[in-house]
Amino acid sequence: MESIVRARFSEPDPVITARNLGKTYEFHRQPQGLMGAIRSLFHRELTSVQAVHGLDLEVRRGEIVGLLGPNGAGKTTVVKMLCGLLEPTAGTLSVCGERPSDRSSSFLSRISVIFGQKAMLWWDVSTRESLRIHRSMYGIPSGDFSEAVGSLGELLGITGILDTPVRNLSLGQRMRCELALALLHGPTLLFADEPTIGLDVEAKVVVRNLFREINQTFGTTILLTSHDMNDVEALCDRVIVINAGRMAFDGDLTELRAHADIPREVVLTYRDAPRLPPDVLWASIENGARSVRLRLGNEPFAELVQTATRWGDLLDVRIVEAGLDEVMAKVFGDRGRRP
Ligand SMILES: Nc1ncnc2c1ncn2[C@@H]1O[C@H](COP(=O)(O)OP(=O)(O)OP(=O)(O)O)[C@@H](O)[C@H]1O
Repeated sequence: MESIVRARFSEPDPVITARNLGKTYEFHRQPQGLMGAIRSLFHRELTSVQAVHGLDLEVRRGEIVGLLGPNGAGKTTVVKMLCGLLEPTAGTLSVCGERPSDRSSSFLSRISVIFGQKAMLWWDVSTRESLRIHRSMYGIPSGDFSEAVGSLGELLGITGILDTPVRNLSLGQRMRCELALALLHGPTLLFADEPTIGLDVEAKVVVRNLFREINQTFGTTILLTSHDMNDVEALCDRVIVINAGRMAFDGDLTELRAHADIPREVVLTYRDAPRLPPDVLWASIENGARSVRLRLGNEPFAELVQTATRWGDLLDVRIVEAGLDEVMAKVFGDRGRRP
């Protein structure tokens, strides 16, 4: 893998640059009823959907970026343009220094895509066989291939299952083998689309840790699309939120929380039940009567703690951030839904 890792650091930075990116789909509307079908033989109605509008984005080398948005926001369309599967209808796009839609062999050898919902491994053969087929597709020399299979086998913990037919693997094992296939040719940029979908909680944690390790070990840039906010929270340094085809937010999770403007809460734990003054407007009592949960207002935090010490023997103060699911629900609201 040595040569692959070295090559990665020669990638342009930013790895992805999009300016005013747009995609409009055009298609013929399916007419309703028999008369409609007959009419469509003579006249077909062309309809268009503007899936992505004026999107500017940059992803820097080695980042893990989450691409988020509600259903129909345009995430898949963006990813397909970045991989070169779809040609943009507006704007300019550079990925790994190339125009993705040219699908040059040097471009294809530097990217990879992993889908949680779609297997890339051949179902009836072993992972090792799928890796061999990939090896010939990418023209990987035999020495590099053996070295890569050895290191990926160890990193992903799949050495013992490389010769098992894929159909006999559990979903969690299959995902690890899918990762080996996606990484075999040493991509510098990995697109991961819902990589933990359908996995149990334990397997999700394993897959998340593997993504983190791949990023740290090989410096691979990762663009993650996921509806699982735990994936995003565990992995992403930065999130890009698109809504109805437009950029809605670009920043880190702390900024996203601030953008959602959901009041933070504080949990105060006392040795015994505290004596709350009647003017405490919002408090929920937890843990018997020893913990009090308050919504943080605009008052300085130090002042609140000082006041809280007067209510009883204060043992602990803990700030509670809103969950990312709650944040996203607030950011999207109904505005996120397409008509
Ligand atoms: N091939 C297509 N032809 C016509 N319209 C399409 C096509 N693919 C997507 N669209 C439309 O483009 C818009 C964006 O779809 P896209 O699949 O990119 O969203 P998404 O954010 O990936 O959604 P989801 O989270 O549900 O997968 C939607 O209105 C969708 O109906």
